[in-house]
Amino acid sequence: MDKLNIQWYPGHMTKTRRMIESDLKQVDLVAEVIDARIPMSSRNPDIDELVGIKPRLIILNRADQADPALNRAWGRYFRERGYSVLETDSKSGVGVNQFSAVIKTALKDQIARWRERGQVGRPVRVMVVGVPNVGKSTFINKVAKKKSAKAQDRPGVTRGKQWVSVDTGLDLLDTPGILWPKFEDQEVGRKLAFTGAIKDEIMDTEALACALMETLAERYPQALAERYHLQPEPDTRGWELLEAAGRKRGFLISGGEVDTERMARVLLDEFRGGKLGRFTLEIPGGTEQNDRG
Ligand SMILES: Nc1nc2c(ncn2[C@@H]2O[C@H](COP(=O)(O)OP(=O)(O)OP(=O)(O)O)[C@@H](O)[C@H]2O)c(=O)[nH]1
Repeated sequence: MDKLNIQWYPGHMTKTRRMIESDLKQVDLVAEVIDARIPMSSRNPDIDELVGIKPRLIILNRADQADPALNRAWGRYFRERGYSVLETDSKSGVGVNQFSAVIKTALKDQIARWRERGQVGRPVRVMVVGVPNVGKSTFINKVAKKKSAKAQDRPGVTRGKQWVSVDTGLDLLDTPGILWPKFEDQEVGRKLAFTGAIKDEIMDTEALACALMETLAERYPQALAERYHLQPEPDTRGWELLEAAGRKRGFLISGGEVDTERMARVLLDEFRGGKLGRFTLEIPGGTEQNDRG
């Protein structure tokens, strides 16, 4: 796949970085929304350095689309590294109502210290960050809608920013920090593309679908068997699988050739739409080059 020309110019990154750095001074905790299907590839490579020592919450969003056993494994992985963790399905709202409680537990020592200093009732301030397409807006909307009351007129640093009281004692900075994923790594780019985080128009859909076929054949062969009646061997190429699936679906063009482009679009749609099942493409502590840490 050689068409991953995603545009996050250095200038754009610098601006975002500066904005987040300045907002950080105003918050007590940073909540980082990630895609549970690709927990490493959907993280910003510079986030740890950016956030520094601020307490962190990892929101494993799209948990409904990911492998349940691996959701638990990733939860353990992040907890062991000092993060608080919340599993959510922001679309339906499952897990979202735990947000406030999890944050208050994470900051309980801090809150106790505020109380000792007489700062009773000081709200906890939270900034939500994430790379595009992890479901950040859906998450924030779900959280904010629950007990949506615009906080008192206390503007953020930049025009347009607002503090939103989402719960008693919890304020959210409602302009989320939009981070950049690690585009220069082809493997990361491919996973972001599988999940739909990178627009298909800028990619070779068939090449992407072939790569997805190979990934599924390796990790989740039963899904290919159930959905497309394929029995991949260890060395079956993605292209052969795509062609075989297209033939089984009856996607033929003149001369009996398989319309692989159509099958490629169907595979990507069905994968993203959850028709093939729930998948997690990265394993915590795995040997994959992208499982940093
Ligand atoms: N199944 C499922 N779908 C979700 C979840 N969260 C978000 N979505 C869907 O994913 C799509 C993208 O969600 P957004 O909230 O726009 O993602 P975002 O991270 O804000 O993306 P940008 O606006 O590009 O930054 C929407 O169609 C949501 O309904 C989830 O937890 N589960």
